[in-house]
Amino acid sequence: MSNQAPVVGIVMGSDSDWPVMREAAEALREFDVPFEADVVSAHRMPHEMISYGEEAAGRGLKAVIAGAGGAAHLPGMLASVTTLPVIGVPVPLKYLDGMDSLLSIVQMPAGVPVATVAVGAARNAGLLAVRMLAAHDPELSRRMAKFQGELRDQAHAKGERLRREVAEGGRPTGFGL
Ligand SMILES: Nc1c(C(=O)O)ncn1[C@@H]1O[C@H](COP(=O)(O)O)[C@@H](O)[C@H]1O
Repeated sequence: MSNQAPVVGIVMGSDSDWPVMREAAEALREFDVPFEADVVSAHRMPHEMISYGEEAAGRGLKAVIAGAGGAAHLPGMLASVTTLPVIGVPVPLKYLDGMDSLLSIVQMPAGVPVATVAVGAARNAGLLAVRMLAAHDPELSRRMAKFQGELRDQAHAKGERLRREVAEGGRPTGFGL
């Protein structure tokens, strides 16, 4: 990644979320999008969390990716103090498989949206942030289109393999069948 100023903020309630949240960082790296990553907790450091949200746009960030587990209030609270789009990542913990976090993040009151991705889907959060930036960046948009083309090619290749294995009378492998 370059030394450019970050345009996406990745924050999480605890460093224990990083094994999940690093996937968002990886996606941003793939598209050379400068980002920052930090621990910001609504529950444990509420004043710092408010400052982070209030200052984010002024510091040049264009989107915030916020991940948290359990009673995941961080994404919603950030969304309430910034005009930036906030993408919430429900982080699964030992109990409840992330359902607690998912519902805490997705069930926002009217007027305060958080774009919630699937449980543990930090990579999609990163890709969504890239799309937001690409809306105003033709070069990034071109690279996103190329990435989507690769996904399509991979899906075609999977279909070809499945059809071939079925035609040969074998039991298709690698498809969870
Ligand atoms: N959900 C929140 C918030 C918050 O929403 O402000 N702050 C921390 N946490 C979550 O607590 C979990 C356990 O944290 P520890 O591993 O530090 O005990 C983490 O998944 C974190 O995101």
